Amino acid sequence: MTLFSERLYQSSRPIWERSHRHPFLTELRDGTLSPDRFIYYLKQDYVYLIDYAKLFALASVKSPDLETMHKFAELYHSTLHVEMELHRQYAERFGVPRAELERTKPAPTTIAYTKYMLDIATNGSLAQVVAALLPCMWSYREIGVTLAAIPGALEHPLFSEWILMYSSDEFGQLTDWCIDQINRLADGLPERELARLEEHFLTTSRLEYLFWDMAYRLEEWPV
Ligand SMILES: Cc1ncc(CO)c(N)n1
Repeated sequence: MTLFSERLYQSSRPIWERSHRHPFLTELRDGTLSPDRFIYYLKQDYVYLIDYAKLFALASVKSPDLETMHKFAELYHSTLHVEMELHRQYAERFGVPRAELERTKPAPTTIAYTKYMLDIATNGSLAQVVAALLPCMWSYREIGVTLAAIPGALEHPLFSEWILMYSSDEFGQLTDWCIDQINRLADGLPERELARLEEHFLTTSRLEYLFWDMAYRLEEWPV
């Protein structure tokens, strides 16, 4: 029997491939991404992560046992203290005050992405929450590991810390744990429910793509 995560991985491939080829990431890889676009991304990602962290808190509450509760609490903590610390340090380097980071007004795509996931986390099962939050971690690990393997990428004066974070063993292990969770939670579910999980995974994979695109376009409300 193939693992459910393998099914998710295969069905989202065309979307993830488009993200890998997006100019935001190819220019980040080549070191030519304009600082404007990176700062825009950092600010939107900061407010994105505030909501994303809440998914782990809600997943912790929905956990069936103490060990799972602990692990989601660890993910909650590391999002707030490790991942968001990276953003705070980058902001400092770019002269963006911490208060300004936190006050960032979410752009339309940020709202669509975070509120979609929070709706699932409020109303759905633990399996649904994990299916929705997984493309975020899993695609970033894939991007981080791919970029870290490119000669010179880790010497880049601006982007090396970003690549290091998402290619790190620590981030990779947390990602693997979440992949393992979706396989456990999907085990024995009827096809109707599996299809629903897959739909959430595909939707947030598309929202990941849109997030890169939003930052590249410096998205603003049109009116
Ligand atoms: C939009 C987005 N997706 C994934 C991650 C990785 O946690 C992130 N920081 N931001």
